[in-house]
Amino acid sequence: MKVTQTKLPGVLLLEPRRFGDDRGFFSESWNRKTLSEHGIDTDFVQDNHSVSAAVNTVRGLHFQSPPHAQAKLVRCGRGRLFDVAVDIRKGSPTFGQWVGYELSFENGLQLLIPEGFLHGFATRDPETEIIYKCSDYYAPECDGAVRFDDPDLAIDWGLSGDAILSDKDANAPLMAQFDSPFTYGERS
Ligand SMILES: Cc1cn([C@H]2C[C@H](O)[C@@H](COP(=O)(O)OP(=O)(O)O[C@H]3O[C@H](C)C(=O)[C@H](O)[C@H]3O)O2)c(=O)[nH]c1=O
Repeated sequence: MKVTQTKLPGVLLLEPRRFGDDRGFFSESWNRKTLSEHGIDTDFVQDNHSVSAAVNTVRGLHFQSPPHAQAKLVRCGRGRLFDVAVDIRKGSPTFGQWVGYELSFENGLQLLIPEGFLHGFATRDPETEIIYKCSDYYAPECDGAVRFDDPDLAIDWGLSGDAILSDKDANAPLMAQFDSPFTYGERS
């Protein structure tokens, strides 16, 4: 397992080992002990899985507020996507900053996103599948969103056309209208 720090402390890029042979490959997509050896002891309780049929589908930017904030471990099961994390912890030195990485079936990369961050992705292939572990259960009453194209965030999604959005995402607030429930240095 290769673990790379990103410019947002706490957001990590992981590359599990792949064992290739004539049949294809084998990889441990998640191993608690392996992650713990890298200092990652997030307790995941729910796996999510979605497929987006069209290219340029954007899901996000989402979060769950405390007491059901979620850390996520994201991977791409099929196709390609651009995965984004945004720091929304008030008082954080990197508040409002984002990182994005292309995760694909081919590259096998994973993104670890702590609590206190927005998460979203844009698909780059048809029928792209995302699979991600969450550190708390779905709590719709704590569900929140920020516009993916917020001008203050200025995320470069690498879209090749208009974004395909859910109604929720199309009507999400901008950062300027949003009071984050997260504070840097506080357990959420
Ligand atoms: C997130 C979630 C949703 N649902 C139900 C609720 C809706 O009836 C349906 C679709 O939900 P939604 O449109 O919120 O799905 P996405 O737009 O893919 O949202 C996700 O996209 C971004 C990328 C995320 O990181 C979050 O996990 C999540 O917000 O699934 C559940 O039953 N359990 C869940 O954990």
